Amino acid sequence: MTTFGPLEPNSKLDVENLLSDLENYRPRRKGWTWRDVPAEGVDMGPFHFHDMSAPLKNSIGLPASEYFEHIDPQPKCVVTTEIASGRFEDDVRRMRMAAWHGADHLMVIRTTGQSHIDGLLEGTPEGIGGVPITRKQIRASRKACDAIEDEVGRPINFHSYVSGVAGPEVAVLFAEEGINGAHQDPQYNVLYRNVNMYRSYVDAAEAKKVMTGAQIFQIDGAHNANATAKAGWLVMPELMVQHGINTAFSVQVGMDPDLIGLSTVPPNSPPAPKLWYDLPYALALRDFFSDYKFRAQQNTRYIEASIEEAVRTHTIDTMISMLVGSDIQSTITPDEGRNVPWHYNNVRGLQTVKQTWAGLDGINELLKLDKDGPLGEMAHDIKVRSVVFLEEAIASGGYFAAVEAGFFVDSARYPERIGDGIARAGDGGVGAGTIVERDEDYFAPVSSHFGHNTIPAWLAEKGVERPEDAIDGDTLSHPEKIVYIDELDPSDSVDARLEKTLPFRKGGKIKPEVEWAGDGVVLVQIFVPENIEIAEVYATEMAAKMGLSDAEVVNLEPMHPSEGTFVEVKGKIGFSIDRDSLHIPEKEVLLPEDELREEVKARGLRVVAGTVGEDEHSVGLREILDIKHGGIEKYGVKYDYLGTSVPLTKLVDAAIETGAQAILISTIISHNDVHRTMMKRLHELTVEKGVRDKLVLVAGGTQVNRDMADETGLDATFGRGTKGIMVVDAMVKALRGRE
Ligand SMILES: Cc1ncc(COP(=O)(O)O)c(/C=N/CCC[C@H](N)C(=O)O)c1O
Repeated sequence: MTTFGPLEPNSKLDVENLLSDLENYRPRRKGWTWRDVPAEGVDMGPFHFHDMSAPLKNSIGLPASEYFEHIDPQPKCVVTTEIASGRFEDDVRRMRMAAWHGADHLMVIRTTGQSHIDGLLEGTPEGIGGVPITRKQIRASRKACDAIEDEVGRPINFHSYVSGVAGPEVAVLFAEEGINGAHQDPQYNVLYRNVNMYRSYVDAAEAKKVMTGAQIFQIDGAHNANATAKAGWLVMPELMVQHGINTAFSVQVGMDPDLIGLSTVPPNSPPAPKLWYDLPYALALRDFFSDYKFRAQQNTRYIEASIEEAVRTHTIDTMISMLVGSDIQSTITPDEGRNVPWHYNNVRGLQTVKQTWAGLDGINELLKLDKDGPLGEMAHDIKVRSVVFLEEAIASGGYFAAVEAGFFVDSARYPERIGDGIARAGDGGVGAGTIVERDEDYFAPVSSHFGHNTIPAWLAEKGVERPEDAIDGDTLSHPEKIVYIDELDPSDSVDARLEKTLPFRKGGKIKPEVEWAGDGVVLVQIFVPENIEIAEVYATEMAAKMGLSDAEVVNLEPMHPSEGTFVEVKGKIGFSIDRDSLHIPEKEVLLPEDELREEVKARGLRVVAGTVGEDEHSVGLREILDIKHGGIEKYGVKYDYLGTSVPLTKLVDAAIETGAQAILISTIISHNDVHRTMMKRLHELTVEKGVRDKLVLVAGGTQVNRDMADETGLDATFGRGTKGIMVVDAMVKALRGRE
């Protein structure tokens, strides 16, 4: 068996290496893994957390984690991200990024319409809106996940979808290849893919049996009703019924309740009073289905093109998940409302969950839901409506009759009815009339098979006890029996695609990307002081003039009907830059804060500071000095500030009088290079006064950069974005350098 990895954080995932010898790849385990959640909570940095799981070995924390010893608390629930750019070879890199940002459940959406393909796809053709789920794609992805889980230090659940006319075959493929989770809900076939209802349930029984054998965690499809109904928030009673139908059917087939996940979608979104719908629904669901697992979704129904709006809604969704308890928290990328998700938006979705979970950690220790008030009444109301809905469906002749009567996905709030439900004919849909009754003596030499499977007497006499023993085991117990088929179409294959993207992956050619190597897509955000119609046309024109091809406005938000519009326009750049042609400045590694503070104190570090020449700018220097925004005062440095337009001689004299060890000058004006002149003059002046070796000389300004120190004879020079700690670090290092 081939091994891939270990992955090195400073080396990119080598896709060609990943793809080698897939024929002999075997999944390292079968079945679902939950997070390791210490009962006593988790201590990280200066804090104690209540709702967290064990930390990762490698990860990237939230941007603000730098202020908190870089802690990266991990929610106690499994966290999902959905990835499927159409090219699995690019998705595996995004999976690695997602895992570093806290995902341990990677759902790969299938290519559009794969539900209608009545067999298994082979090879790795490029997908649309998702990837073609094939054996080769699964092996490459699972093999990548093996190495990625070792790199971050936590198991990863790899997930796909069992639906459509090839459902059972797909389930067997998943069981053979170690898929860890899958959507499986026959109602999805019936309502959204118009697969014949009887065929769908027969197939679902088989698929669920196979999934159970491989301990694949199941997610149902109730969320689709919310996404499909005209008023998603009105179909809550139906959502409960749909959960009930799939759950009861799964139990009938023999699924383990711990592997039955209800896909709880938050039905509403702002500007609606979201909590008055989502919270009672979430509570009602947990009351009715307490024996099962909950996979909390985030709202995907009311996401528009605004990334920020989606993030705010998903923050509320995550808070609700915490209030009522969720075993899995799925993330919906905030850009799902405007484009096929991009790399960094998967990460943004994950950050929303991590930030909310950390920010609201232990919320149930501090807040209690008042179930005696309207919340309890509304939850009860949803439960009553859902029971009546189910009773009426039964009274109408049962599930299939109810589907034919258009019971499902009717946008009204049951029992009101609009009549826009999705009706399906029992003898219609894809696969109608394709069910063949099994004979009494039906026998198939396979395991995990639903329904009667009679071992023939002549085999039983030979000691065959399990059907698969008749052939010395099937592919589920003997993976060496799996027939691995590589690419069928050399032109539409991963090798053909990798050839094209090689320059941008291994050739040192840099291009930005959002989903595929070298796709060159960039996003420009602008404010156009015109109304929305003019702004949209202007933005496309502007992008073209910037040299962006395929420019497309992806978001328009009016700031005022006539004063102006916020516009986001995406487009492609046509050039790449050689990595070797870039001059990468040495990264200044700052001394640890505590060490700086101790040394400043030990030296009694004192400075004089001022804006020099005819320059009245004071803000920048004050930011560097004052404690408020992390100025040098925060690290114990004492300073005498001489104000603005200070003569250099006055600064030098003041430093001598006060016994300061350093002079800090700010020089913003740069006409005729006056800033360079002032810096050089400061150095010369201290030399003339014979105090150069006693004083550290530092300059800063908007037109100043780090390289100017050598040129002007100063010890350190700083430009935009400088922080106080950087100046303290430079002074301490300069003083050390003189000992
Ligand atoms: C119950 C079920 N079966 C099959 C499929 C996939 O079916 P096809 O291969 O596209 O025909 C789906 C898809 N759901 C939408 C995306 C997942 C969503 N964003 C989620 O997080 O749950 C499904 O819900």
